[in-house]
Amino acid sequence: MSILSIRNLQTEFRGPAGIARAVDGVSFDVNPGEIFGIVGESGCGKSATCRSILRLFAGATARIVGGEVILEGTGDLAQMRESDLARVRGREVAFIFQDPLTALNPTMRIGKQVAEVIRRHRKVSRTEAREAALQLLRDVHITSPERRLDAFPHELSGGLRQRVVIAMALALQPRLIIADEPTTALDVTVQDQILRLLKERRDGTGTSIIFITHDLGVVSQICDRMAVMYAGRVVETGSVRQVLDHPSHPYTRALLDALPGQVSRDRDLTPIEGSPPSLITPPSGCRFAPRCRVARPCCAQGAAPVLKPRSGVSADHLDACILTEVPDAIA
Ligand SMILES: Nc1ncnc2c1ncn2[C@@H]1O[C@H](COP(=O)(O)OP(=O)(O)OP(=O)(O)O)[C@@H](O)[C@H]1O
Repeated sequence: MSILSIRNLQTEFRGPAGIARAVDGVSFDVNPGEIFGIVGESGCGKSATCRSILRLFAGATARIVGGEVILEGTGDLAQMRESDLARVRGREVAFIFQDPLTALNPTMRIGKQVAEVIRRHRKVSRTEAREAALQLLRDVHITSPERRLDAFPHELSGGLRQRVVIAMALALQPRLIIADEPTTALDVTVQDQILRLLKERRDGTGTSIIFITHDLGVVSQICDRMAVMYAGRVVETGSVRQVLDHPSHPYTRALLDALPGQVSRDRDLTPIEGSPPSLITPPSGCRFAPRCRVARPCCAQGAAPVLKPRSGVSADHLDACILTEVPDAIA
């Protein structure tokens, strides 16, 4: 049974130019102990999807307008009252943001910030919370943790700050961690260390992780299953090996072809022409059709295609390409 089941989720942002349906009918499941990757170009709705899970929207411009976010044993988070959802945040589902500075209070010492997360949800003394904070800093392999407890965020490197944010996310032993591009702002060596830390945590405790990234190399390194998003919709999903070794949607293929080296060594590097469509007035039919090298006239007609298993291939490898049923349409 999956720990999180998202069904037909729809989220809108209201702005001066109109209403953008940033998440438009997204469905996927996250299984216990799995790292689930969400990939896609900038603006395709990865963050909006994950922020919708906990309704972490800045300002009142965003709202969920349809669908379900079922957290196993807890219920539909999309329908939950704000006061109940506040108890789920951190305790059952924790969020790690791309920039650790946005998650940390610049004026408060690290030890106090980590301890406060614990004290907000558990009845423990200040001394117990500080001890627990110290242990959490050790768990995320921060060297000289006693000294770091009294440091301010600006006194730490970007990598150490992200470790502190991860320590805060782990503080209440959540069942699910959502990590929104947690390594993008870090250099490659530190990025690797943070990925190993998250994986180690999953291996040790069985915590499920949703990992948002635009980097297919990172997905290949850390994730078990994945979803590829384009213009507010999931266009392909399956195990990482199924999707990366046998991509079926032309958008996934295009992402792989645009990737230098590591994931698709046997392909020539080809950038994806054009840019993603407006989510205020998305094109009809397949939203990728205007940029797709194999599109046919039928692709740009009717409703957006839904996810379906590729015939003859594994039942849990799904894509939303109209042409996968047309023989030899996708070479
Ligand atoms: N605060 C906002 N106000 C208005 N529209 C927004 C806002 N945040 C997101 N959107 C809309 O939602 C779309 C998806 O944004 P989202 O941040 O989810 O994309 P993303 O795939 O996570 O991109 P990135 O990799 O750049 O973070 C945007 O293209 C934009 O139309």
